[in-house]
Parts: sequence; structure tokens; C-alpha cells
Amino acid sequence: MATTPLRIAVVSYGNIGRAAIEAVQAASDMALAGVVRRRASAGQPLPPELTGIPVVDDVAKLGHVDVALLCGPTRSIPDTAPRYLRQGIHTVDSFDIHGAKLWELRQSLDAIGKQHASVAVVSAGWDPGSDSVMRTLLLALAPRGLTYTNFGPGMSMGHSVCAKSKPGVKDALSMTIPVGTGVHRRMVYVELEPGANFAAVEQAIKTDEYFAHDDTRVFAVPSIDALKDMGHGVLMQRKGVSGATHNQLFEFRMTINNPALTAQIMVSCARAAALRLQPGAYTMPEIPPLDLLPGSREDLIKALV
Ligand SMILES: NC(=O)C1=CN([C@@H]2O[C@H](COP(=O)(O)OP(=O)(O)OC[C@H]3O[C@@H](n4cnc5c(N)ncnc54)[C@H](OP(=O)(O)O)[C@@H]3O)[C@@H](O)[C@H]2O)C=CC1
Ligand SMILES: N[C@@H](CCCC(=O)C(=O)O)C(=O)O
Repeated sequence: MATTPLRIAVVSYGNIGRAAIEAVQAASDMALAGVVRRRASAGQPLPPELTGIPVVDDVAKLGHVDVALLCGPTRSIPDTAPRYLRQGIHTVDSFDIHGAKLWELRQSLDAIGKQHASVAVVSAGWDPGSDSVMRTLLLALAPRGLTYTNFGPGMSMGHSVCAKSKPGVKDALSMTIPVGTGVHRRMVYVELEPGANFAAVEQAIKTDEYFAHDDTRVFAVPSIDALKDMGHGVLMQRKGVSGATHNQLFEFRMTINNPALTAQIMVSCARAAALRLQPGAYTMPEIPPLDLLPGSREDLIKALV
């Protein structure tokens, strides 16, 4: 049974984790149970903003938790999510490798969730995530036609995390540059560890599936901090056919702070996971939008429909 307010754990304290704490604290129907970190008990000093917040290395130390917001690197999610779901704790992640890997994750978490009476919301960010809902809706509005999702320019957290994970890279920033019609160039800036081989780093980044399909250019720079700006955005366009009528034009545009929006979407999905959805795994287009919101069905339908 879900508690009131919902008790939320933030797992991993990076850009998304930091924004997730703020979004949980801003939600009137949620309480922050605490933060789970890999090395919480290793004695390193806590960032000052975590003062007064329980920080642990095992979610069991936080008491009852309804939902774990998994804010670690995308590639850690397939290992991390099952550990929570098996304890009956619902999970929300923002896994962002589109296509077959995302589907495999959904299917594996679906089976685990059904076995352990828990819900996994998979790929709950803005892309994949809220953009996926927009693409779905646009397809229903004009079933024939073309949708182009044009990102940025802006910082992709997923691509930056991927570049940062390569041996020899101390820090990285991957900028997504829209070329048009859903095509992007990746401008990747890397701060190297002393003695690192730039050519090997460049090769490792360009051949990773995050980058392999795009025009990717890698640059060594002295400081990532000097370049970093977490703004991003999207311009989604569809031109299509409704019934037999051509030239139906649609646009969805947003300019956003990437971690703040990603975390807010995860928090809204946590509500659906704890209060509305049956055990199993769901991507965002599978969740009724009203399930993301607090409040009664009647009030929401009267106000929004
Ligand atoms: N779907 C979407 O629209 C979006 C998805 N994302 C996803 O969010 C992910 C996180 O981004 P961001 O917050 O910027 O990343 P960060 O690198 O800032 O933070 C990740 C945190 O995870 C923990 N961590 C680091 N390495 C590992 C590891 N190997 N295994 C487990 N945990 C680890 C650390 O926390 P600690 O030290 O506390 O353990 C670290 O601070 C990205 O990989 C991206 O794919 C981001 C934006 C949008
Ligand atoms: N998953 C992205 C968010 C969507 C934008 C994007 O995919 C890109 O910039 O390539 C991210 O990690 O920031």
C-alpha cells in the first residue's frame, strides 16, 4: 500500500538526482525519504546541500519507500531497477537508448514487476518520455505523414555521460546540434586525464552506439566546467494526412533546463507508479496522462477535458 505522502528515494546524486530532490520537495503529495549513493558510507564529506537529508548506501536504511527514482547512468538501469522492484519498491528511470534496448528493458522489468507486485516506469524523461507521448499523439492526429524531432542546440546528458565513461576522460560535454529533418551533429568536448591518448578516446566515443549513427566531432579542451550549460530543447514537426485531407501541420517546441525537466517528469511518473498502475512495466505513452497528476479524476476531468 502506498503511503501518504508518498515516500520517495532518489538513487544516485548527479545532475538528474540533484534536480529530482528539488522536484520531490516541491510536490505537495510527496516526501523525500532520502538519497541512495554508491559510496554513502565511505566517509567522504557530503555536499552541503544534502545536510539534513538521509544519505545511505542501501535503500533498506531509509525505512518504507514507495518509489525509487533511478538517476544513475542509463547503462546502469538494467542492473539497478530489478534490485528495487524485487523489494516491492516501484521504480522510475529515464533510460535513453531508443529502440530494441529500451523494449528489452521494458519486457524484463515487466516480468519482474508482475512477480513482485511492483511497477517500473521505463524511459520517463523528455526524450524518450514526454516527446514519445507527443509523437504518439501526432500519429493519431495524422496517421500518414512524417514527424521530425529536432533537438537543441543543447547538452545531451545521456551522450555526455557516455563520453565521460570512456577510459582517459575526466569530464565531457556532448552538444546536440540540429541539422534539420531530425538529423543531428554531435559536438563532443572532452577534458582528458593526464597521459590519456586523444585518438583512442575519439575512437571509443565515435564507435559507441550513442554516437555511431551521427556526425560526431570530438575536441580536447582544458576545462568542461568552463563550457557547460545544461539548457536544451526540441522542435518537433509533423506534416501529415488526417482522413483524406493532406497538409495538416503540427509543431511542438520547448526550451528547457534538461535536468530540471527530466526530474520533474520522473516525479510525475512516480505518482502514476505508486497510485494508479497495476504491477508491471510501462513507457510513458502507455500511461494515461491524468495518472501523472495529483487530485481526483472528477476535478481533473472538469478542469482539463
Ligand atoms: N530520457 C531523457 O529524456 C533523459 C535521460 N537522461 C539520463 O539520465 C542519466 C543521468 O544523467 P546525469 O544525472 O547527467 O548523470 P551524472 O553523471 O551527473 O550522474 C549520474 C550519477 O550516477 C551515479 N553513478 C555514476 N557512475 C555510475 C555507475 N557506473 N553505476 C551506477 N551509478 C553510477 C553517481 O551518483 P552517486 O555517486 O551518488 O552514486 C553519479 O553522480 C543519463 O545517463 C541519461 O541517459 C538524462 C536527461 C534526459
Ligand atoms: N536523452 C537526452 C534528452 C533528449 C535529447 C537528445 O536525445 C539529444 O540531445 O540527443 C539527454 O540525455 O539529455
